[in-house]
Amino acid sequence: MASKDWYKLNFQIESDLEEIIIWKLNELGIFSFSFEYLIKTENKKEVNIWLPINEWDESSRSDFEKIICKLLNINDSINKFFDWSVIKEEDWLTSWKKYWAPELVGNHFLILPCWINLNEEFNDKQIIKIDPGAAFGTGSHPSTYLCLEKMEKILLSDKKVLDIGSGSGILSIAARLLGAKEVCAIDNDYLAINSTNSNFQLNFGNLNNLNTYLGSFNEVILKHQLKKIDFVVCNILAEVIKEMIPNIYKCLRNNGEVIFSGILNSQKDEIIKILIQNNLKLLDVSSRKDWACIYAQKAKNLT
Ligand SMILES: C[S@@+](CC[C@H](N)C(=O)[O-])C[C@H]1O[C@@H](n2cnc3c(N)ncnc32)[C@H](O)[C@@H]1O
Repeated sequence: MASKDWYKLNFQIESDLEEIIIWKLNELGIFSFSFEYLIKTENKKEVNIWLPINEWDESSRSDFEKIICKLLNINDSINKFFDWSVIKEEDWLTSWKKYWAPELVGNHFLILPCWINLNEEFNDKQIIKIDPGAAFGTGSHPSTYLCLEKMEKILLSDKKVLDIGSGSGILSIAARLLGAKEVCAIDNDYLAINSTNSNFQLNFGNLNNLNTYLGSFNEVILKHQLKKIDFVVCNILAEVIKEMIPNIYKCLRNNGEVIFSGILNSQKDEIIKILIQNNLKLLDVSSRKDWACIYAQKAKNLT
């Protein structure tokens, strides 16, 4: 049987480089990581990244080190910079879990790691319980935060919602908490689809009103003829979003709305241009740290 043990990679960065590291990890499909302030040197942070041993042989680890060095502009002393250790499967969750804490998002949501009990002071919040597992979506990333912050201001009750790139299922859960009558969640990673289903079950005790689809959005939409969607949320990287816009337009009903996130501030103008070319009207743009979230609408009477 394949080993389920983990490598833990540790290195230090200047605090303002956190965003660029998150962006790169996100791009590489790596979601188990944490950042810790170093008390002694306040402008530095410690990065921890957990990688499954059976997927990371020596050459891929060396390639990964090179990518990080290039990103951080490090030329020498590579051996001193990276600290690799091995974490046994049974210690992995505890080693990772200690970095997770409940997190307030927007005015209404509290993201609660599933092993923590709810404190009474948060009884008035909409609780999203998450078991982070192996999928992206714990609420701490600015792109997810921006989606949740925007969603709580939109009327979702009785709406049909499509969550493209559902990851942990965090946005699908939020949609149902906000009253959506049907949630369709698509992800091209089977671990993410498992995670969407299990986190949905964790929150509601059932999978009612949720339909999950494993596959790439552009293929799923053709195969399953998903149409007349009231609201789409799509938190994926800009390069992937660009290819999805024409099909997102097709599956929205007239006046249907869409949130795009996972876009760096520097990429937003290009995305807005493509939206307009595809008859989607810009409603507003919000931003957090280096990330932008675009809210748009399929204009009335367009086919
Ligand atoms: C940034 S994560 C977002 C997770 C979660 N929705 C959130 O907001 O935190 C992006 C997700 O999109 C999925 N993904 C990437 N490309 C995709 C595609 N072409 N079709 C469907 N899912 C895709 C990835 O597997 C990943 O789970």
